[in-house]
Amino acid sequence: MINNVYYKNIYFEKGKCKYMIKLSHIKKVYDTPSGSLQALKDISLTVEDGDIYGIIGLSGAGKSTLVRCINMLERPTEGTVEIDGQDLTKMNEAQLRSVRKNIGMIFQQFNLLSSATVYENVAFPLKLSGMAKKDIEKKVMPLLKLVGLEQKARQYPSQLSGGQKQRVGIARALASDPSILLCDEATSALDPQTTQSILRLIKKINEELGITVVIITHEMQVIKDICTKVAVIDHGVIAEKGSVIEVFMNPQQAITHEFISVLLSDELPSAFRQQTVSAEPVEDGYLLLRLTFLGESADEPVIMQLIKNAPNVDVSILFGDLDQIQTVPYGRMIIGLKGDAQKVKEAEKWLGEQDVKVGVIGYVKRHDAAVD
Ligand SMILES: Nc1ncnc2c1ncn2[C@@H]1O[C@H](COP(=O)(O)OP(=O)(O)OP(=O)(O)O)[C@@H](O)[C@H]1O
Repeated sequence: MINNVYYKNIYFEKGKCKYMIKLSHIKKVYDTPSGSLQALKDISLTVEDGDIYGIIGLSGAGKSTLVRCINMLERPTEGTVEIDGQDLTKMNEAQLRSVRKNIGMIFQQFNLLSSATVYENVAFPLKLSGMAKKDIEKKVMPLLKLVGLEQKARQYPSQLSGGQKQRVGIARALASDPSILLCDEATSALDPQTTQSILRLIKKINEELGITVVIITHEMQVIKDICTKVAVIDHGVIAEKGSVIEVFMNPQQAITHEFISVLLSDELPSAFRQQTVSAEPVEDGYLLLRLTFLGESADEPVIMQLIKNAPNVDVSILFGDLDQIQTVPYGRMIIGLKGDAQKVKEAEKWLGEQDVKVGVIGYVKRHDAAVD
């Protein structure tokens, strides 16, 4: 396999460290003409070996500053950055240059040399490090093969599509055998289909080469598609972090809800929209519940069982959708329960005992004049 020959890890022996990247109490203050600006305020997070760690936030939240602190392109004002147990904040520039070989980075705008061919772009960091020409060739061609560009070696960036340019960026980032790949909005300039193909490539690199990946993005779709863990950053602080599945199933903060809701088109039928929602039963109204199923429970016939268990309650499915978080099935549904208030309560209780997450929207009266 290609990584046995060309991806020998020079800095890190697996199994020796419990973590790959550990940021502790990072603060970053920029001096600006209008005064000092605190871009990061006490950020702590740990990225473990093999993670694909997503950092999501709105524009200006501090994502780029944070990712640039990981490889010390930005020096934090306070706090420590440990990679494989080494504290980068204590290093001088020469030491940092050496450690940075262990950290590849790709960018939104690809940052390729326009006057160099694809081959020369990937060879560039190797040339700089003084590698012999024949060794460079041995390294560059397998990398181009890995990213699917071996036929484009002699072309220039201007002759490539956006996705192909990012593939060159990835091959170049991998040239120094990194253990870590930092991706700063790497798919933001790409269309959705190309984004998918680049994300698949990043996942392959993570899985086959064992490279730990940190992805900075403002798109929850990217997090959902490939990340194992996520941190939501807001105004320079981490609002929420955890496994992607946990955060999707149980978002705690309003900003996380907002990011997730962009992906979820779980709108109520028009008959229920703009109706007053009450916490207490309303006469002739429905109790609306939001159900979330994960993993195997997504396949289970919970609704059929509910109908059997609560024969006197009308069950209406108002919205349903089956998706995946990476390979885990993830189902969402909005249902309306109508009937005797006590029976409806019992049906809700029964659902709460099943392998499904139940969120109560409230009691709503159907607006019969509406057309669905
Ligand atoms: N070199 C700098 N000098 C001064 N202020 C900066 C500098 N870099 C970033 N900032 C400020 O720090 C804050 C965080 O910026 P940063 O680029 O890290 O955010 P971001 O989440 O990556 O945003 P975007 O998605 O728009 O790139 C912003 O208010 C920005 O204006």
